Amino acid sequence: MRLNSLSILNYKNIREAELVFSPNINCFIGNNGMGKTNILDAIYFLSFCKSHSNSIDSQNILHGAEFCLLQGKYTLGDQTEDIYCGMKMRQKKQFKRNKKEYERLSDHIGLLPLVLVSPDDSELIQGGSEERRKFIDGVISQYNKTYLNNLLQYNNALKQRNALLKSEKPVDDSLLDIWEEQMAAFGNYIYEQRKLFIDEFIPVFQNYYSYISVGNEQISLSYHSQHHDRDIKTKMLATRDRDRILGYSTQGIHKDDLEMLLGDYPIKRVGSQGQNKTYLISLKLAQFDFLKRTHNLSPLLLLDDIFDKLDSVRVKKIIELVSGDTFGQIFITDTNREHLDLLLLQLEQDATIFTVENGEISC
Ligand SMILES: Nc1ncnc2c1ncn2[C@@H]1O[C@H](COP(=O)(O)OP(=O)(O)OP(=O)(O)O)[C@@H](O)[C@H]1O
Repeated sequence: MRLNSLSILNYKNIREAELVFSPNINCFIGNNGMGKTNILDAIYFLSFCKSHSNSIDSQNILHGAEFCLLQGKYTLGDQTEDIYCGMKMRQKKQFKRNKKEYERLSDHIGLLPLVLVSPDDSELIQGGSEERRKFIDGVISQYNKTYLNNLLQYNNALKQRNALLKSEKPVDDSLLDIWEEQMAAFGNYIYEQRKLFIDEFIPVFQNYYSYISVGNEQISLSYHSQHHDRDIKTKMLATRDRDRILGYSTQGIHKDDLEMLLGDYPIKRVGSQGQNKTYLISLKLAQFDFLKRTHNLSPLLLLDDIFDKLDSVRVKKIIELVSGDTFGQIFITDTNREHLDLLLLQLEQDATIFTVENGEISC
């Protein structure tokens, strides 16, 4: 898969850009706050129908402008795909594939697989369990549409059950039964898919970590779910009275978590900054491998400021990895040329270098 060109109008601090990309490596160099991440975010937007860093669409329009446009021209196998996104202040965003507007944005998710490695990823380790569920859901949803639909239906059932639990009027048990049935049915599917995914994901993730860290550290992942021991319907029934007092649902796949370990301890507590960073990069590269296998094509790989906090051995290992032929088209940002020059030295293919200054991009 390849992004051949990208047009940007009024997206964040980028007023106007017409970018033509190398099918191999594309580097964006510039000082802090110049707009490098914003370019990656525009590419991310075209895959996921939303910004990675700001979920409020209107805030992604250039300050003072009334609208923004993004347009990407892709090659997918032997097909070309023209993806358009338009956003106007106070209006619903419009997404089109080959000039035809999507009825539901969820129909677009998964068409253009993409993996972003970003400094914000640290929330995956440091943040609450929701971040880790989002990671798992994000990967599975990119290759399994049924999963995404089940997740949406599960979340709707959960919302309805929570509304009943919070209700000040007496609630008939039969109403709770209805939503619990749905939570159990959709939740079971989600649980099974998460389990399958994590079992396959762990060895790939461990391989990357051990390659980058030169094999000195033991790491692992462990899936925690209330579904492991008893069926969830029985659990929800057993905790109904407590849930009524609390006003929310304490059982279900919305409580799942992925424990991240370094040795026998949570990496969150014991990992150094470099170890955390290596862990995150390995998670994302494993995600890349997974998507590549399930889609039978190479997702776009976006690497935002990945070398910060890593020692020279790890930097060298990552450069070896990305300059090989495991990954397809890569977009990489950095504030200086030092790492990128090292990367370019190793590369056998051609690369395009863009300089970014106050939202202006030159090649
Ligand atoms: N809607 C918007 N309109 C105008 N400018 C915006 C908007 N949203 C964000 N910005 C600006 O974009 C800039 C940040 O750009 P970006 O995050 O791409 O920087 P960067 O080059 O990646 O920097 P760093 O090296 O520090 O990561 C900030 O100056 C921010 O104020």
